[in-house]
Amino acid sequence: MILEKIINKTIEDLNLRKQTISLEELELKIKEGSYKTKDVKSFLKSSKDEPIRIIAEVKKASPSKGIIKENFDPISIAKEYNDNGANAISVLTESHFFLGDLNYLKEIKKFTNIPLLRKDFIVDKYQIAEALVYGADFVLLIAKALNQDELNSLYSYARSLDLEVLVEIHDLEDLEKSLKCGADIIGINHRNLKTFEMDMTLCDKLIPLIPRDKIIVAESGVSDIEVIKRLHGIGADSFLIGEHFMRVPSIKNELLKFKNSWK
Ligand SMILES: O=P(O)(O)OC[C@@H](O)[C@@H](O)c1c[nH]c2ccccc12
Repeated sequence: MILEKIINKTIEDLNLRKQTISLEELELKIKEGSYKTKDVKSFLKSSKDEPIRIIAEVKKASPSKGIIKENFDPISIAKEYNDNGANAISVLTESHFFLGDLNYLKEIKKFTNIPLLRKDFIVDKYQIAEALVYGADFVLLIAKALNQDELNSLYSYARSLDLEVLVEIHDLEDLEKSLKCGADIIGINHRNLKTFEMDMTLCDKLIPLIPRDKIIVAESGVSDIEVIKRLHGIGADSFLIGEHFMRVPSIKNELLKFKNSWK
């Protein structure tokens, strides 16, 4: 199963990185440094002035699509996002299946003024401490990849470092887990990470079950202004979009079009 495969590889890599710098050393670095995170919720919550919020993803490849972008330049893509109204940037840092890199975070941090998401398969506190050190403002926790205790403990660890958390769900069981851990930002992933199947009706089923004070992010397979309008209409605040931006001739035009789609 692909999710398990990715997680096994993630743990293997993690153990190697821990030999270079330990969690204790990372935590010391955090204590002695100044790692200030942005107020992520204010960037992601729909408002009257700015109803549609976009989390734009820097994404070279994926296990379901293979290489999405040849001549991938994460820096210039992130600049284009930052300069043209994206509300946050999702940086894939998983290196084997998505061809991401933790160093992209550090580089992108240097010139952006919107929050950065470390998008990875987080199963260990170590990755959360790393996220902060490399410049993330929030991290992804995937409910499907964690049991309740793991989710709770990773969630509170991230919060203790002032990192915000996007908890990703795909069904009712995940939703219950996310609410139990106290998530304020809930991402509904249209893509099933075990089968890669897409279900663009998932928000219709799950949003009515989510308390109104939560921030809702619609994730994956979003490429169409009509879909954005519809999902915004039923309560989605933010849209996490990767592949579509990687394939269009002008990211700027697409961002403008999507952000103004409510008008
Ligand atoms: O490229 P898309 O279909 O617009 O999807 C972006 C994002 O939702 C997707 O990359 C994603 C959502 N959840 C994940 C978890 C791990 C890796 C990747 C993801």
